Amino acid sequence: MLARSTDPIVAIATAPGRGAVGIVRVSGRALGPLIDALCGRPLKPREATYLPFLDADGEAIDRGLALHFPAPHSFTGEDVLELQAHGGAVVLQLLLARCLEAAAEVDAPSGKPRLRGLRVAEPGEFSQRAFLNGKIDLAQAEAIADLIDASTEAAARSAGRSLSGAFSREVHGLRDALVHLRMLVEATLDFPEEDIDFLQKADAAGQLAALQAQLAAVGVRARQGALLREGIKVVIAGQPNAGKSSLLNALAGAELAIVSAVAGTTRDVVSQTIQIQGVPLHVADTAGLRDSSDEVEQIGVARAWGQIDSADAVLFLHDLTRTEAPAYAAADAEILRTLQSRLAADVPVLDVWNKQDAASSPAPAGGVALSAKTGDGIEALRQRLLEIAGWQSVPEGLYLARARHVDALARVARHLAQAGAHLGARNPALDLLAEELRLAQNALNEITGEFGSDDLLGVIFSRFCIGK
Ligand SMILES: Nc1nc2c(c(=O)[nH]1)N(C=O)[C@@H](CNc1ccc(C(=O)N[C@@H](CCC(=O)O)C(=O)O)cc1)CN2
Ligand SMILES: Nc1nc2c(ncn2[C@@H]2O[C@H](COP(=O)(O)OP(=O)(O)OP(=O)(O)O)[C@@H](O)[C@H]2O)c(=O)[nH]1
Repeated sequence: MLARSTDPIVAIATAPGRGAVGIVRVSGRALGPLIDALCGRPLKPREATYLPFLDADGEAIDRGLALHFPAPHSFTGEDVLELQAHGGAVVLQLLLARCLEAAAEVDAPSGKPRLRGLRVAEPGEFSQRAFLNGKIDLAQAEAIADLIDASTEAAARSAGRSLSGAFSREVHGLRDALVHLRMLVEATLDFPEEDIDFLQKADAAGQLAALQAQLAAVGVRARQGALLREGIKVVIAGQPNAGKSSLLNALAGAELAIVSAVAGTTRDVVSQTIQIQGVPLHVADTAGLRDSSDEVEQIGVARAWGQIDSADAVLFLHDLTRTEAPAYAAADAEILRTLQSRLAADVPVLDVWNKQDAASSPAPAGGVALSAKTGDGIEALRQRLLEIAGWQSVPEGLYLARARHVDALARVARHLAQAGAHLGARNPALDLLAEELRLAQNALNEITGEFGSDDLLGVIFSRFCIGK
């Protein structure tokens, strides 16, 4: 874990490799002396200045734009200095080294030690500072990473929405409603002379129901957002020669896996991430499942089962031209038994009947019939995969969420359900009700990274006249 610290930090902010422009970024307190040493003069706040970046001998390493964002009006909330130079790996390394050297000069006993120990930043440290200094909350900090990592347009757009605070605002809205409800309950607890009817009159149950509905709506969007970010893992399994590699290629629209009429061609796992309406599906083609005396094939089969064990969904592929052969059907039944015994109950297994083009008999009901060769039925399979992934398009636009958020929201829902049970009891145990609401708020606060339970008291005191 990244420890909290306030040392000045420096890093190359741009991607490694060649680029038109590259940026070295420094964050810390009181960067003035460092700026003097590097740029030879003070910089106007938030204004790009074209100047030479000086080495120790006063010679220019490069010419570029220098920018000073004085604290607190910067990305991190500290003083930030940016050197925007030419984007070569060596130039940027030289500038980085020069920053460290200049900081050491500023710190040297001969001069006044005004900038303590500039060091190279840990990954995520600039964003961590932005969070610690209250510039962004935890969900927004995560959105920065997600935006950078986004592999689809939909993921990038929804991460952008989270970064701008759309998700955090929803969470805050939930929190405000929850705080209001807690306030009612705690007041009833603190002032026993207040009738229990007080809760009823204030429609605590109605408020709770409204909160639960609001939470459910946020939950749906967060789950969709998490799906966009994380996708699901789909494993294609089946007997040799069923057409698993052909199916992967058809889904991916590229010749990734080797297709041949020789049964037992695929040995190693071939994985590819495909997108269906922006949802990433990590599809793995595996070795055909059968008993084999070939050592390499045995390893392949073991790997196939390994993949299946970690699947979110399994496509169980059958060769429709052979399903009527008793031995073939028996082997499929055997595979199905093993699948059922190994997979968790919530991992769907979809029957896919391949080689429809060459088959004389129709596919059994359920599942999807297709031809990996002609592409017939592939679109229907893609739609089924989206359903299996649980994708629902949400009209208002998504925010990118993470499994962590989805999990926290689910815990909030559980505590609210418990609270509802207490509230609905004939003689509500108010202390237990209050506790469930408190736990619900803690779970909610985990999302944005705030834990101030004192702010609840603040709200209570500000809204109730205690002296009365
Ligand atoms: N050159 C450059 N581009 C960049 C960044 C950067 O650090 N440097 N960013 C880094 O990730 C992102 C932009 N993030 C930023 C966030 C806040 C402030 C900032 O100056 N905030 C002040 C003033 C706000 C205002 O005027 O509205 C503040 O919060 O007080 C700057 C960049 C993307 N582009
Ligand atoms: N007619 C027809 N042939 C197909 C279809 N899909 C695959 N094949 C053929 O079936 C044979 C096996 O295909 P693969 O995709 O290599 O099968 P696999 O399941 O990956 O095979 P293993 O690697 O042995 O497990 C090849 O000759 C393919 O051309 C299809 O939809 N129709």
